[in-house]
Amino acid sequence: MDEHLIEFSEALRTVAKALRRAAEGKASAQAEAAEWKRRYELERTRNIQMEQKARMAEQFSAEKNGDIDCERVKNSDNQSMLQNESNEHSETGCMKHGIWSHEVLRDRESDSNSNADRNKIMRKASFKLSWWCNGENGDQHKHDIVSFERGNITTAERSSKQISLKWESDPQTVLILTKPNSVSVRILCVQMVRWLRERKKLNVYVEPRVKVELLAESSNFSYVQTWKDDSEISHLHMKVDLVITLGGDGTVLWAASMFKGPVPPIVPFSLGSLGFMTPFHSEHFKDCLDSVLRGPISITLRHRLLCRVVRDAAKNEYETEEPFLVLNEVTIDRGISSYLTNLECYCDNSFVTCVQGDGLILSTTSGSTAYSLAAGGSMVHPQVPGILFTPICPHSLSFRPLILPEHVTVRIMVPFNSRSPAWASFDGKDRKLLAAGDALLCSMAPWPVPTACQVDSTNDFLRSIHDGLHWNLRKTQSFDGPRDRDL
Ligand SMILES: NC(=O)c1ccc[n+]([C@@H]2O[C@H](COP(=O)([O-])OP(=O)(O)OC[C@H]3O[C@@H](n4cnc5c(N)ncnc54)[C@H](O)[C@@H]3O)[C@@H](O)[C@H]2O)c1
Ligand SMILES: Nc1ncnc2c1ncn2[C@@H]1O[C@H](COP(=O)(O)OP(=O)(O)OP(=O)(O)O)[C@@H](O)[C@H]1O
Repeated sequence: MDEHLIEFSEALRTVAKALRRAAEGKASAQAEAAEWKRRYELERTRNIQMEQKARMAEQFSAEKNGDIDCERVKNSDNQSMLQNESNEHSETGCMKHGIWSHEVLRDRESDSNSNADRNKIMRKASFKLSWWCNGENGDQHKHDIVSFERGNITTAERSSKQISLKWESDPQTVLILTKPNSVSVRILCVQMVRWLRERKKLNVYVEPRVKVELLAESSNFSYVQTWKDDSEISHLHMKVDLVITLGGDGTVLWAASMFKGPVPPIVPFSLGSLGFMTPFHSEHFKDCLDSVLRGPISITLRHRLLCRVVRDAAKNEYETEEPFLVLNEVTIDRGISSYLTNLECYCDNSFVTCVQGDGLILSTTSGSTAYSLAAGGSMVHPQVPGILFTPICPHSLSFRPLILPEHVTVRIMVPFNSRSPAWASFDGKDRKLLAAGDALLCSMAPWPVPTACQVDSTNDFLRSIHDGLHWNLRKTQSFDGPRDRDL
């Protein structure tokens, strides 16, 4: 009997070995196929880029030969011709996606300048700035931020300044979102709903759970509106003028996650422990809401990341599951696996690195004070547009976190030779398994989350890192002791 058992278990072991070998063979074949697919895509993108460049060069030379002599101007006839033509050109708003330096070589003060000076200016070579964009007007703002002055490039602004919101008509409808299972939140919610309805004559929406709580408090709350199923949530942004959150940062994340497209302005009241995104104090809620409803108010436009999972079986990168919008970060980690994660990272079509460690965080600048901070990433002002690339416990001595520009698409792929799958989670929720060959694409979303400021974006950000993290708190050095002049 024992002999048979031994024989049987050996046979099983042989079968298991054969199966493992077959799986390894398949994985390496898949890895090779993926590598060829990647090379093919790179080649294709390169070709498209070259075609685009050639088209732009053609367009440039056609316009140059047809209308405009943008070369150095040698005599006054040419000078006036250039002047007229550049005028025309500037008025039509330059070219589609660029600015020519000769537009500004047209010298407004040339009449008053001496010939020598003029020749000096005209000796500068002409050049063109251009950029790629998808939409016709997509990069319109770049005309405003990049300018020329006599062929010199100047930037007026590099990111959005403090944004102010002024109501053009009075807000009518408010949505209140509350942290569950908190007595203080429930008490405040009752007071706030009453005040908004009785004093401000506003329509009030709450979540179904909260409506039940309010009705348990008093049947007078029957005017409070809610929704029956999730499909109605997708229409909320068309009905709601203002969202109020009562809780901590998690409640702001929750509020943002309810809006898969545009988000109404959010007024976050602090009823949590930290509150990086919740600058309003609940004790003064009437004064705060009075001033918000009156406007104007300063807001922070918090950028979000659009994350899409592309399965290995997908035919192309547009065949994705429902995308996620994150306000803090998307994390790709090893989940319950005890192996190192192995993640191949690309930025647009450039290979960035291979993460070998516990995982990787792709964070917004609002999320820079959350998980990314704990993993060693920098704290970044929330109005700075960018994607933070922060490894989690990388097994390497030289893996520093990166901050990538806002226009890139980051692609994280689980290679076929990875020992284990990876897990993606979105603002700490909704875990998704990424098997070998699956990828996560992440880019800046077009719908930011506007949150009302207590003072302004910068003041609120600095206050939150001082109060929330005691950032750089140190006893001030005493006055007595050695000084430079004593040396
Ligand atoms: N090691 C870590 O620091 C760690 C681990 C897991 C998740 N998190 C963070 O928790 C977030 C989810 O928050 P939650 O409230 O739903 O979960 P939670 O209740 O577990 O709270 C996590 C903590 O993160 C803080 N936090 C959230 N967003 C922040 C931000 N933008 N800036 C500074 N602090 C912030 C919250 O105030 C809270 O104290 C995730 O998006 C992630 O950033 C952090
Ligand atoms: N309306 C809601 N419905 C369901 N879950 C919610 C809601 N609001 C918040 N949450 C969840 O409750 C958890 C705690 O919320 P929140 O962070 O606001 O409170 P907190 O933990 O007390 O505050 P802090 O994070 O400042 O310590 C979060 O994970 C959040 O996703």
